[in-house]
Amino acid sequence: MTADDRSGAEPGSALGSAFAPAKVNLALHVTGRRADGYHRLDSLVAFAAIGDTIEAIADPAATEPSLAIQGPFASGLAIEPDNLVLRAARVHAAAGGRIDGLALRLTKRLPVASGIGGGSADAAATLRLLGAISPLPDARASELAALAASLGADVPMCLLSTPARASGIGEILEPVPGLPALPMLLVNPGIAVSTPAVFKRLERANNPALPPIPSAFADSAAVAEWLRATRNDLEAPAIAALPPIADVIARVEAEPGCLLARMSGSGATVFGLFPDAASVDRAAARIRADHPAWWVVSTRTAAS
Ligand SMILES: C[C@](O)(CO)[C@H](O)COP(=O)(O)OP(=O)(O)OC[C@H]1O[C@@H](n2ccc(N)nc2=O)[C@H](O)[C@@H]1O
Ligand SMILES: Nc1ncnc2c1ncn2[C@@H]1O[C@H](COP(=O)(O)OP(=O)(O)OP(=O)(O)O)[C@@H](O)[C@H]1O
Repeated sequence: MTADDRSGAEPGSALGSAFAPAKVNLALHVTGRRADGYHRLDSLVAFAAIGDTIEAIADPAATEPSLAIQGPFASGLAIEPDNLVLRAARVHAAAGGRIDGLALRLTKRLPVASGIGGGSADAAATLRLLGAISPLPDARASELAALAASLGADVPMCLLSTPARASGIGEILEPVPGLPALPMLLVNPGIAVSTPAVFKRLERANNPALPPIPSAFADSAAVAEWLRATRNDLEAPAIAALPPIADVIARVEAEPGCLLARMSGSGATVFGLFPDAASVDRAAARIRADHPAWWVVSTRTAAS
């Protein structure tokens, strides 16, 4: 359906939907600090098969979109104008797109403020969805990446949602062609972490860049081997703020078959790489049994 025939849509009918996959920082080096306080990063990111969903529903009388939130983590978010879904809709409108005649529905499956970019993924998915329903004028479409960056440092990478090396403050993106699908365990102990608070605790901002990324990897073991020469520089400051993160990393690392366990983003979600889906499933079942309050997901990241 295009913008022009939307006014004839049956109220409540589906106009489209977009998936907002979780972002995983496989490696995250902090390489400097800009004068404005933002940090320079060098990060390898991949995107998981688990994520939020944004749906657009016809609401012919609406002059601007309303937002409804459902799903397992809906209670973690208030419906307020600064929700990243609504902020993204306003950005779409500011770039010349239409946002009247529809309501938005977010299914929140990713824990809030958890280092896997849930809010950024939602913003990027909203921009993709609205761009499909009501395309931006050609002259403005090229501004989309800059507009996305205005919503958050992680939004441009989430707009791409394919394996990438991110530099600058996260907005300079280079596709990484050789990354295989990675069987992955995601574990969050149910503690939200504030990204600025973690950056504030960082002791050293000028760390070395990532080593060169190979053009191909045989399998997840090869990826894990390369990752061992890299770090997440935000892990130590996040653990200083929230010591239980270290226990989660140790718990995932102790699972049979775990190739590498590390925190993503500014935490507190920890990912574990495994050789195959069966070993991720077994690890997930054991950790769930021991820690029923933790969020434990068996998933995989998409290949390049
Ligand atoms: C840590 C990462 O998740 C890695 O992918 C991102 O850099 C954070 O991305 P994000 O959550 O979209 O971040 P923003 O909402 O833009 O910024 C939140 C806060 O984090 C800090 N921040 C963020 C990104 C960056 N490159 N340097 C920073 O110092 C700043 O204090 C900023 O005010
Ligand atoms: N749709 C949304 N989903 C999640 N958080 C949102 C949303 N809209 C606004 N926010 C706010 O954004 C903040 C950060 O949320 P987000 O889930 O993107 O963080 P994160 O997972 O730590 O991301 P990152 O990996 O970028 O550090 C939260 O404190 C939340 O209140």
